[in-house]
Amino acid sequence: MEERRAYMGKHIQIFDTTLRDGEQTPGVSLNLQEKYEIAKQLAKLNVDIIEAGFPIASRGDFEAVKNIAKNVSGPVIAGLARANKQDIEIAWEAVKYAERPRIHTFIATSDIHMKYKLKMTRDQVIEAAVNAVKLAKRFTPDVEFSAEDASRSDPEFLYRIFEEAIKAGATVINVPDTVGYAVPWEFGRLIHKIRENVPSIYKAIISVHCHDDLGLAVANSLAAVENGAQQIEVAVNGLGERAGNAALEEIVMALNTRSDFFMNPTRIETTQIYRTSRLVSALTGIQVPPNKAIVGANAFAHESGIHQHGVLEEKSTYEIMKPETIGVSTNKLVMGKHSGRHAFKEKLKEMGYNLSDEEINKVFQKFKDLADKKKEISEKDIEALVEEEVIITPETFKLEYLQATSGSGVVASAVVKLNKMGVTIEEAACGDGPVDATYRAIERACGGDFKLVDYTIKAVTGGKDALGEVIVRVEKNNKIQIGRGVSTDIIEASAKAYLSAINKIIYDDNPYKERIDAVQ
Ligand SMILES: CC(=O)SCCNC(=O)CCNC(=O)[C@H](O)C(C)(C)COP(=O)(O)OP(=O)(O)OC[C@H]1O[C@@H](n2cnc3c(N)ncnc32)[C@H](O)[C@@H]1OP(=O)(O)O
Ligand SMILES: CC(C)C(=O)C(=O)O
Ligand SMILES: [Mg+2]
Repeated sequence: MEERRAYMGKHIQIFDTTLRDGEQTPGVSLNLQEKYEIAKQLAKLNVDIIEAGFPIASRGDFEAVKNIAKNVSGPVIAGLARANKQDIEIAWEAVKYAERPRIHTFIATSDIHMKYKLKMTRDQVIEAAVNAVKLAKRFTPDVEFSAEDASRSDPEFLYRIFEEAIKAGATVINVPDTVGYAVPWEFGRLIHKIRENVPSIYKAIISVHCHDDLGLAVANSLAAVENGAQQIEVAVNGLGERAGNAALEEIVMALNTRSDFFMNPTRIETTQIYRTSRLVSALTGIQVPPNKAIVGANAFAHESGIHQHGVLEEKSTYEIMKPETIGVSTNKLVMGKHSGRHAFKEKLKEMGYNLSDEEINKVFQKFKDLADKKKEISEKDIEALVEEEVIITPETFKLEYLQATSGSGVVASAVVKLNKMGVTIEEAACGDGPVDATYRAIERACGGDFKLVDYTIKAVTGGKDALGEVIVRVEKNNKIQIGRGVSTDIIEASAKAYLSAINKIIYDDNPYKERIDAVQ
């Protein structure tokens, strides 16, 4: 208790790694524009640090980090680097434009990693870490050092390398449970021991980075907070390598809901949590399971009679958090065909969107089109429309016309007309069902060798006239892009999703892309 009191009042820093470790989720690949959209939303969420990427990993990663550093203000912008000169110099070239740049350098400290992967002795690893921190420090005062696989490292060696890293200038010491092996009591004790055994630790912030291989990432992070960790590394929706990282929304809401127990608050704007989760899910194509804590569709649903009765009498019988706290509105004001621009604008504002007039006009037009097909428009529908509008994909091919025919005992067929820079291309095809026929016709019209890797469809709301949301993964030359489409017609939603993935592939292959970005 005494110890906990010592940390009272200091806020817990939320280090978001959705754009770096989160992007290491198998099957996820975000382009420059998508990373920028997520980074802007993370700034609205008020995270303390955005780890924008690993600049040495690819030209695309470098450009994305640089773009975020230049254009996103508020949070510290960090770039990851191995403990070597080239990684650190390139990370700096990318993050140096930020108001507050951070270089995050790492090297593994467990015997397994040092022997088999790095093929380095303990002394060599210490030397590399110290040189890396010193070099990074020449560029920026804000340097984070991570001991990869810390939870499986010899604690005595960890104390030694952390002490040396701090003496070399590290301001944040990160303790990763890289393979999600730790259990909470053990991990908490490790943080406690680091505080006791690293003499210079008072000069640095202790951070933790937990993976979810045993489903313990959040529990381990909270155990670390209990023992003095002041920064938690997280990813939205728990994305990340293998089973993922500690989920941002779970950590934040645990600290927020149990503020009677955890005495340190975060600075997160919790009403932006739900929107951030939706955006990340739409752009990564990784759906949030309905039973996911905080942001899952069922997180605030009460199914059984006894629970419903309790909630009707008094919400706190079964609700420990209010949906409004994470930005899920319970306001039932529905919009429809006769709603005007003012009411729509007001609704968007109330839902927490901050759109330009041009964006509002575009979404309003889509809203009116939808209102012609659907009687009542819910907030979920509006969210889907906003996401479709705000997530811009450069459109080489635009869908002009689609007709698909199917039925029992008939061969499905489709006709599509695509507009490519003012020229209409028309193609038809037969297929195994209307979606297959449509996709074959689109492939013919686009003239590419595209492979559909994954297709999912879900209804945005209930009812027969619900918006259908289709998410696809499309591959060409070993590169995968995600596409998303929404429409009350699921064949049209499927076509839009396929085309958006194809457009991204074409954009990605375009050697003049940087010029196009500059013009846009
Ligand atoms: C725990 C984590 O999440 S770490 C981050 C993981 N993220 C990524 O790997 C991002 C994607 N990776 C990549 O694009 C590539 O792996 C790159 C560009 C980073 C490196 O590519 P390559 O130079 O071809 O090396 P490759 O990936 O095959 O091997 C890694 C090399 O880095 C070394 N290395 C690994 N970690 C470190 C470190 N922290 N510090 C210094 N060297 C390291 C390895 O020993 C190996 O060295 P070697 O080439 O001399 O044998
Ligand atoms: C780079 C480090 C912090 C990492 O992602 C890990 O160890 O899991
Ligand atoms: Mg990690």
